[in-house]
Amino acid sequence: MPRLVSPSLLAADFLHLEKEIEMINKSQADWLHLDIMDGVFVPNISYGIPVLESIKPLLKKPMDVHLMIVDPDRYVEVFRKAGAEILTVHYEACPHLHRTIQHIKDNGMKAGVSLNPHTPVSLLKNIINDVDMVLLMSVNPGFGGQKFIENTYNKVIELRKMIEQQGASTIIQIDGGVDSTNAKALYDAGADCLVAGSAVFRSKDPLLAIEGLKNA
Ligand SMILES: O=C(CO)[C@@H](O)[C@H](O)COP(=O)(O)O
Ligand SMILES: [Co+2]
Repeated sequence: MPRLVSPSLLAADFLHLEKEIEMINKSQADWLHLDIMDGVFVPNISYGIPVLESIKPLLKKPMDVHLMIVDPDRYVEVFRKAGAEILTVHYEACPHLHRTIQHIKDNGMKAGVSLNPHTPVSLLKNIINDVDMVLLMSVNPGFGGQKFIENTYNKVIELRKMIEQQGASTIIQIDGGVDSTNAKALYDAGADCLVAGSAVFRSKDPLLAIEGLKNA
């Protein structure tokens, strides 16, 4: 199983974004996680298209874009043009999830589906083979720096079982409150990719923090 790390830019120093991107390029990070929040689906507004467009020419790693917005279908082409390689939408925001996933794939991106902490993994059983990645939220979406929800381990184990039973190749990503204290247990439970904001960008040595998560 791959062990991927996707640092979340939400916790970065926005006054010195160029330096932060150079750090990511030098690091063992596999992707860069970009949190797009609309103030409607989640009670916070983050950053948007101009930030992604500014980063894209500098960044040497794939853009892993996490859409926390209502009606994400309207923005699939926009995020492809802004440089997204992986585009994740929320289950709770997509009444026609199968269509949305096809829409993302038709635009040449990997399609991810995210579940809020209260949304059961079992709801994905009829669509798991179509999904490139499932993002399990391990905090309530909207903010960085929150406490990891322990029930996430049960969800990882259940999802891993579903993926194996159906012979799918879906990647499991965990997002929220991930740090050096829970990274190994998450990989052991069956996670493939860890997102970490505060644990990377607020650390004294972000390069070492990324290395630590990668080799947990
Ligand atoms: O999607 C989100 C929050 O909604 C995340 O990607 C956070 O940005 C992770 O931040 P930390 O919990 O790692 O500080
Ligand atoms: Co995120």
